[in-house]
Amino acid sequence: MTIQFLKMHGLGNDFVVIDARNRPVPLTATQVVAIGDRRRGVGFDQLILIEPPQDTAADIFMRILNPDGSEAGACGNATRCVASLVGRGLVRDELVIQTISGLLRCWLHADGTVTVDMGPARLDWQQIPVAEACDTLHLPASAGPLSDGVAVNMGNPHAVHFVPDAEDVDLTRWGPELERHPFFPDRANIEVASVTGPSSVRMRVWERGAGITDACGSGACAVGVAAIRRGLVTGRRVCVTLDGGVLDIEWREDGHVLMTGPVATSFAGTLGADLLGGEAL
Ligand SMILES: N[C@@H](CCC[C@H](N)C(=O)O)C(=O)O
Repeated sequence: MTIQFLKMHGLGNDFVVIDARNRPVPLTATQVVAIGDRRRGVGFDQLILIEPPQDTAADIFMRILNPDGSEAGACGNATRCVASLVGRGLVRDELVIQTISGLLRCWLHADGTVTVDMGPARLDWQQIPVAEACDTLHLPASAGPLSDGVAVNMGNPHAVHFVPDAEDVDLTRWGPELERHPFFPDRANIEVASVTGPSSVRMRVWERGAGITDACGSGACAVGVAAIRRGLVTGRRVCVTLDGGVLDIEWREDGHVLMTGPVATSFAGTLGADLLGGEAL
């Protein structure tokens, strides 16, 4: 059996998107890892399964899988891509996407960009989660030059580290060590960020289960929230520059985080039996 997919990306954060609304696609972790192989498979930062929603308030359910086969609770860039894809078939310009972390409201704009309400930033230590009670504005866990992080859960765990120059940090060296630090029982996405203006921040990311990526939407939300919590920017709106481009982040007074940015479709393809290990789906 073969599986049709679309390759999409948000700021170079790339996704294999499979529409499983009419036919279940029960991929094993081994198959996910094989599809994610950038030489022998397709390659992706996340594999996205669009499934029927369990919640009647939602238009679709979105499952998020990392290239190491693990499942994630949030993916901001993929949420924009999926909203734009599913939204093409609707007359309205607003839709609701269900994830394992909750319902996300999305708005499609005339210029092709999409805004997602990523839900409330969760800031208590149990919500991140971290291993022991602490002030999530000053984390005790460190690795090399990365210390004094700010933890934010955006449906997935993030640890943001403000540094003088985000370009200078060897993320390949320190990212994996902090991702798997015992202080983060569910592992964590690791961000480095430097303030570049009164309401702008440059960030780079080591994604849990994926490694360095060009962009991370939930990471940009976490960086925006962390910068506001630390008083490093003015107001509640932050322009976040990632390797792949710019996201507009707003942390509303009610705690919800809005993220706006572009989406793109690269190509359509078919996953064949060789790649899927000959397993029937
Ligand atoms: N690329 C994403 C985040 C994907 C999930 C992350 N790797 C995790 O395991 O939490 C985004 O745009 O938010």
